[in-house]
Amino acid sequence: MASPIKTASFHTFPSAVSSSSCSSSLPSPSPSPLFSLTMDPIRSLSPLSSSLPACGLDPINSSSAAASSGKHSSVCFASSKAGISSNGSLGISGVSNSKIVTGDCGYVLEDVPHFTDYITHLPAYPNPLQDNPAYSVVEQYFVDVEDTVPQKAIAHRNGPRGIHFRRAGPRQKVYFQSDEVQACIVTCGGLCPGLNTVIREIVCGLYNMYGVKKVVGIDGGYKGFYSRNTIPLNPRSVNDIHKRGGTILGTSRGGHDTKKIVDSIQDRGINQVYIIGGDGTQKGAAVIYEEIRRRGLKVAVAGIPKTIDNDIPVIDRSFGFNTAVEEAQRAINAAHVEAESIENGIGLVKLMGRHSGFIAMYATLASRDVDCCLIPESPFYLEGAGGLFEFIERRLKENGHMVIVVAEGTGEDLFSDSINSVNKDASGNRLLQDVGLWLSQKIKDHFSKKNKMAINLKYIDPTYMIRAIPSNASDNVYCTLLAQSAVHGAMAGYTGFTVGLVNGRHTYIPFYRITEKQNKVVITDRMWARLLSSTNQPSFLSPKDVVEDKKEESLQSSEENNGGSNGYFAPKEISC
Ligand SMILES: Nc1ncnc2c1ncn2[C@@H]1O[C@H](COP(=O)(O)OP(=O)(O)O)[C@@H](O)[C@H]1O
Ligand SMILES: O=P(O)(O)OC[C@H]1O[C@](O)(COP(=O)(O)O)[C@@H](O)[C@@H]1O
Ligand SMILES: [Mg+2]
Repeated sequence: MASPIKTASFHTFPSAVSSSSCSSSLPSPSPSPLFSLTMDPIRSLSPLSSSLPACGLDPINSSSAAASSGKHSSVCFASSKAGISSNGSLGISGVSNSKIVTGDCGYVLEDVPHFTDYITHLPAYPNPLQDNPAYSVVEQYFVDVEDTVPQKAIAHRNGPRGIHFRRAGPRQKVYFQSDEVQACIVTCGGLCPGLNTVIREIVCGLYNMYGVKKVVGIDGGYKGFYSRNTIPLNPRSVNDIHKRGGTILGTSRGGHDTKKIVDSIQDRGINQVYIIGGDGTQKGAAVIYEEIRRRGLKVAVAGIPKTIDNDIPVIDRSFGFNTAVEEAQRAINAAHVEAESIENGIGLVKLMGRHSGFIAMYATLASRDVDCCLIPESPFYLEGAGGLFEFIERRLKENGHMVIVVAEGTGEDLFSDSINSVNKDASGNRLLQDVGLWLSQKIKDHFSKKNKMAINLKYIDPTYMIRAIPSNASDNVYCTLLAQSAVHGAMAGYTGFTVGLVNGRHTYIPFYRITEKQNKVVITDRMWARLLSSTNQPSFLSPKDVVEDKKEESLQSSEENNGGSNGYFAPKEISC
């Protein structure tokens, strides 16, 4: 058994981090009649529900955390899966819940699950970091359990405090002893710069911060759990992998068989699962967590969101995105050089972005050489007044050349044959036609058929070259912090969470929050307006398109204010 817990000094961070109460002075802890625990009907029917802790901000000290605030606060468990199963020896309830904690002034915490939600009498240990020389000089060793991060950085004077997420970082208590941990790491979905850095830092974080020696990689994505041998990982074997693109573990699409995966986790004695992947992978991680919880296992499931498309919501940006935008500059530069060297030269560059045009938008803004950026979120048309052909003709007459950037999922409504296409990849993602080739041909046909002007079009498709490179310096740092956050969270007994940067702070986000929708460019937002004013391209929008986009945007923002589609709390009257 480890040594007694040292006392850590806590500081409050007034910036982007808040605690659950409006008041910063904490009255002396006493059972507060103002604190209430709300349970959903399914859960309250459970014969085991009485064994569940009243879950406030601190899963370890739940009731005292809420009581000590001295303010009205309530916790709502909202069941996301009906049905109860139990394992008598551990005293487990197998129902997964979203944990919504409400506080004063419209404060909402969308909390992440913790082992203590479904396993009773679980021992906790002092965090070994307290004896780590690297941390001994840190004034605040551990994250205050009441620290949470607001989803929205902008606040109105009388508005609700809104949705918050739990702040990531090391906790005073951990729920694993170092020699008990058997961790595994898996990478799934498409490649993305930074995958190897995340793998490296999970391994090194576990070894160096927590003294964990048993870490393995799963070979080739989800299916590797049940069809391949594991790959042993240690700081020496991962030492320089961050300098390479791709993933040393391999990846795949499809092959997610929840039962087989969890059987394999159980058979191998794995108790920490680190899952690196995009929206599909995180959905897979959510069901793995559900099954683990249903079986009552003390196995932490932590997601690290990966997407070069930046299509995961809530988080500020995904790792690898920054690198992708930077690398895209090389292709745009080449397109520009080619285009300006020849009469009526057009450089057309296709960038990734299945449903979200973030890479195209940011690469365009960064470059300043782009005359027109086309993304899936912004409908456009080719022919007639205000159309793309008219704009190309005008720009060529003005400048003698132009550069067009198109995101891969753009203009799908214009491809007549792909609308009926049902071709899908192994994960069920619809396979897209090559918009770059299609658009090149359309432009060439238009200018040759009508004998308008001779154009010289060069099409560049750098998509796989962009995502196969190692991450840049900024993404490397970001990957390191994401990996360390995941390790701290799992060691602290949190599970069913994804790590992510929210308003510049590292947080733990419940799976449902990042899988419920995709992050998309909002074309009625200022960022898209900035792009339009930078390129001086037409918006290609009809008034009807603008109305529809605004409707969607206001629906999104009202969902967010009400706790998302899984939210159970709509703060209407704000009184502090
Ligand atoms: N809804 C889902 N439920 C369970 N697993 C899923 C789901 N969607 C995708 N997956 C699994 O996640 C993995 C990666 O998904 P994919 O969509 O290819 O990439 P990404 O995670 O990058 O979006 C695949 O192994 C796939 O089977
Ligand atoms: O050819 P692949 O490997 O299926 O990947 C293509 C897809 O991968 C992406 O880069 C990223 O997609 P995921 O995040 O789903 O992995 C998409 O932009 C692109 O459509
Ligand atoms: Mg995806």
